[in-house]
Amino acid sequence: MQAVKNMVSSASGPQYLTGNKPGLDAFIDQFDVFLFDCDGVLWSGDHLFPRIPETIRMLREKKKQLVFVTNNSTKSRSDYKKKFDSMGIEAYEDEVFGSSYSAAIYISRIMKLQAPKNKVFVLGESGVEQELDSEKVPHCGGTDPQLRREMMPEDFKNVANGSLLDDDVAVVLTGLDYHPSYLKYALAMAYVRRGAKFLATNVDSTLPSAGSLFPGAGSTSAPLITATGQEPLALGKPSQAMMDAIEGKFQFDRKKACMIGDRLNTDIEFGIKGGLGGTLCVLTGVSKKEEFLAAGAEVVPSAYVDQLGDLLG
Ligand SMILES: O=C(O)[C@H](O)[C@H](O)COP(=O)(O)O
Ligand SMILES: [Mg+2]
Repeated sequence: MQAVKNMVSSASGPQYLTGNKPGLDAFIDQFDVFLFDCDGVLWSGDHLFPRIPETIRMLREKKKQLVFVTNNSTKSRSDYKKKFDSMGIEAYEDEVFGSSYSAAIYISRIMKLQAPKNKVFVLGESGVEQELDSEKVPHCGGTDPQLRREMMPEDFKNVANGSLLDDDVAVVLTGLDYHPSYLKYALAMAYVRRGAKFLATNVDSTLPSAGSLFPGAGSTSAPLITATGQEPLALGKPSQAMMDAIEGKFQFDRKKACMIGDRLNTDIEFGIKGGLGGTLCVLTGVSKKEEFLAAGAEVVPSAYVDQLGDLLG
């Protein structure tokens, strides 16, 4: 990761807003648009944090534009709509912009691969496959049950002689994968060595869930990075390709927009690099306040709260 010195949102240091109603109202009133991270902000896995539906409703009543910007590629936009509904959060499929969608539109609208050499080998879950389908990008690997098995002696031969490989594969795309296997890594490595473009939905090292931390997308793609000696092009936060795509889709003034997140090196860096008017760090996920309150901290948000529900005052 490129080290950038002192990416600070505000000269006077981050404002602590929990319990400060006038400060909260003044902060919220500065912005017309809120970009919301999901894991570690709205929920931790299936655990919904306190007063989230009420907070979202409050912002909607203030006529704020809301966009849900998650790096979690295991779910598609329609999967997220179902999760929002199951948690009583008023949110719409069209407001979701995930890293799997970001990757799918990068491949279909930027790379513009020509058939037949336009297939993607996926190391990830169905969210990636669904978003590739939404952009009519052919794919293989991913949730294919045939790849969730032991590596057999003949597999080494068949990967090496190419009989197990698909000649139409032009891209290898990694995301958070709950079903990694040696066979999948072997196939992905063979494709990258044949010249396939190595992309990642995101490279977050950890996943906040059930109030704890688990291996993230970066951890499940790490074996391929080590094996190939290549770093993937990551299309999730803090990638500015994703910010440009979001601005293009939702049409907003960046100076009137605020990024809310729990992770400094994805969410807050994304907002600051994107030139947004503000960033808010929520302390219910990955990053701890000591990280950005420390002298010389690299990434510092404009403000922070203990939990998102504190925006209600
Ligand atoms: O490993 C991952 O993919 C990330 O931890 C997870 O996706 C984070 O999701 P977000 O906080 O961006 O919603
Ligand atoms: Mg998060």
